Amino acid sequence: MKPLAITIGDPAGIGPEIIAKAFAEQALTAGCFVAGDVACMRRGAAAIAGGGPPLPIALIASVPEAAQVPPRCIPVLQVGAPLDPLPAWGVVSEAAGRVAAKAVLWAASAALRGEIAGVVTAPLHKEALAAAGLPYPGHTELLQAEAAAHAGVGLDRMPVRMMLANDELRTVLVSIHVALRAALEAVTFANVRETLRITDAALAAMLGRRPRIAVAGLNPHAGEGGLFGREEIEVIVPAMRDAQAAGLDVHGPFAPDTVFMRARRGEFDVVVAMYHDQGLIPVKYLGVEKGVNVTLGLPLVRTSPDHGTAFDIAGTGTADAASLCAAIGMARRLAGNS
Ligand SMILES: NC(=O)c1ccc[n+]([C@@H]2O[C@H](COP(=O)([O-])OP(=O)(O)OC[C@H]3O[C@@H](n4cnc5c(N)ncnc54)[C@H](O)[C@@H]3O)[C@@H](O)[C@H]2O)c1
Ligand SMILES: N[C@H](C(=O)O)[C@H](O)COP(=O)(O)O
Repeated sequence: MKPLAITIGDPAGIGPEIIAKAFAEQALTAGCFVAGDVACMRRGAAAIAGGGPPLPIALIASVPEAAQVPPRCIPVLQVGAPLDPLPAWGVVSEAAGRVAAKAVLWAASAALRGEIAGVVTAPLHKEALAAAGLPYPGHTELLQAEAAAHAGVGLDRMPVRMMLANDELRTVLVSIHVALRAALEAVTFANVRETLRITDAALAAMLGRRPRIAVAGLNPHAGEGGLFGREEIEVIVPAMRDAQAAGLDVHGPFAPDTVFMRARRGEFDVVVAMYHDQGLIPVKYLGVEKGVNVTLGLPLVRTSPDHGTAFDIAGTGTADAASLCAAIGMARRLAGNS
């Protein structure tokens, strides 16, 4: 079994401490290692130790060494030069953004070369990522670009989508990190159709059967027959018809304010949402400790917690590691390593 890499995320955020908490669960993290910065991980482990002895950190020089590290010891691969001084907790900085970015770039490359089973990304801060000069709004776009470059194709040939999922609800987004005005423009026949295709393929692989896909409308009450907008009639329904003609089990478009409730009670396996907050609010509202972010369409396994860097509590040792633990479990299942 190949190891899973957990990228450190923004070292000024809760990433290092939730990773350390996850490593306290030996069965879950067996075969995992951290890609990032040793001193930042030591500080994260100390933050959760409550004054007692922190989990020890083992510096590894290569991926296979992760397997030789004893249980309850955190294997860390130093990516790039050691960070010194360490960034202040809870502050956006270019240095912290660089550490986070380097870890993800390293892990993406290792996964694309087939050296690791997949990548679990601890949260990074998007302003810090930008300050470090990375031209991507988040992990999803960065990983898409790396995968496209590895395959020698343009971004249009490497379409990816964000899924957030917990035990009760799954949602996949038509557009991700764009301004709301741009998100409205992104509701096109091609984008909706491609989202349905990616959702169907990914969920069929996960469930072992064709998923029942519900589609959320864009407008209040899914346009109410054209009274409150015509995107459903002119764009969304034609894309759905095209997908249905290809055999996909697609339903809707439904009123966005009730479709998630219907999916949660079991009517559908997944809801395709027209933009970021339409889809993510229902999942996060059920609890950020439950959700997992999965990038669909990539030629590598990538999962992440559904919360961010939580700068307001970073370094306090109080952050809940459950979403990261769920992301590790999901990555194992997706990689076939469970
Ligand atoms: N996977 C990722 O890399 C990822 C995911 C979401 C947000 N982000 C980024 O994180 C940064 C901060 O985002 P935000 O402030 O909007 O959201 P956030 O999720 O960081 O924080 C929102 C609230 O939830 C709390 N919270 C979050 N995770 C928690 C945990 N594990 N345990 C206890 N409480 C927790 C925080 O303390 C805060 O009060 C932004 O730059 C955002 O883009 C990254
Ligand atoms: N949109 C995600 C969320 O709100 O949870 C988050 O920004 C993470 O995005 P990436 O996985 O692209 O970093």
